[in-house]
Amino acid sequence: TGNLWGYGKEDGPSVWHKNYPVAQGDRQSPIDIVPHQASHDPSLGPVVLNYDQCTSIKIANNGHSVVVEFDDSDDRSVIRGGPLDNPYRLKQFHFHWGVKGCHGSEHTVAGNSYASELHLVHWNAVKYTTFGEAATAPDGLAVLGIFLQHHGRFVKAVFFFFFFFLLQGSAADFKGFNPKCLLPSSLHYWTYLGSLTTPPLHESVIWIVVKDPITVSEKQVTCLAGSSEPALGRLLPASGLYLHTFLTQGLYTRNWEF
Ligand SMILES: COc1ccc(C[C@@]2(O)NC(=S)NC2=O)c(OC)c1
Ligand SMILES: [Zn+2]
Repeated sequence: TGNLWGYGKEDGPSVWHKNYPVAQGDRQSPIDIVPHQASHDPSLGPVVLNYDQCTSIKIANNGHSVVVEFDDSDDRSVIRGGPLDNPYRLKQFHFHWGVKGCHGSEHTVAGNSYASELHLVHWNAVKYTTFGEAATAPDGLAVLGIFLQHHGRFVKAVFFFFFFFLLQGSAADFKGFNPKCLLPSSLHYWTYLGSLTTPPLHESVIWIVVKDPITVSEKQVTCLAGSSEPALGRLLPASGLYLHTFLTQGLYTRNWEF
């Protein structure tokens, strides 16, 4: 397929509309969220996540991001409430990060960006029979966006190390990872009707962007990096495991400080 699109000068967001005209649509994401211009909707209840029977399967690098895939053959892992009329099934999560500096998030808040942004992708299995069908329907997908705070240089290096050495198109086992540990304690959110943030840019996403970012402490990373040091040579096949450990240890202990 060649490089239909990318983030360079010749194939980046400013020219995506040439191959994907919907890029000039009226519900395109990401957006800049301006908190004091957001209107409060009292009819919106809390967002509820049931990830306990989490069903992660594998981690893969699809050339644009690192994706953790889930088994979405039933309603074991769903999101409900908030702006959603019924439960949406967890399909995958992936991260967005910038290649330079700590401004990799896609959404911005009052013009400010975060180091990276996690997208937990869910689909409306009540109304649609496949993810692909839901991905083209106006109420087909619900994506929970979580901001990740500025990483230190070291943290970022480890993130890159874990994420990027997964050679493109490769995949590693990544079972039993519960993404609930990737969430801040409060799920106060903004919500709006938007789109996929990369081609095909379908306008099929009910966005739920969580206000509070999560942070990663250098301490957590140091301990992990130290533990994986001797295993560096073996890291390739065990990548999923180490990333799993990294994400789980740091997150479960909740010693998020920065
Ligand atoms: C055909 O279905 C697709 C295609 C691409 C993505 C990925 C992405 O474009 N969408 C968001 S959200 N972030 C992204 O990078 C997708 O994710 C739900 C679904
Ligand atoms: Zn995304």
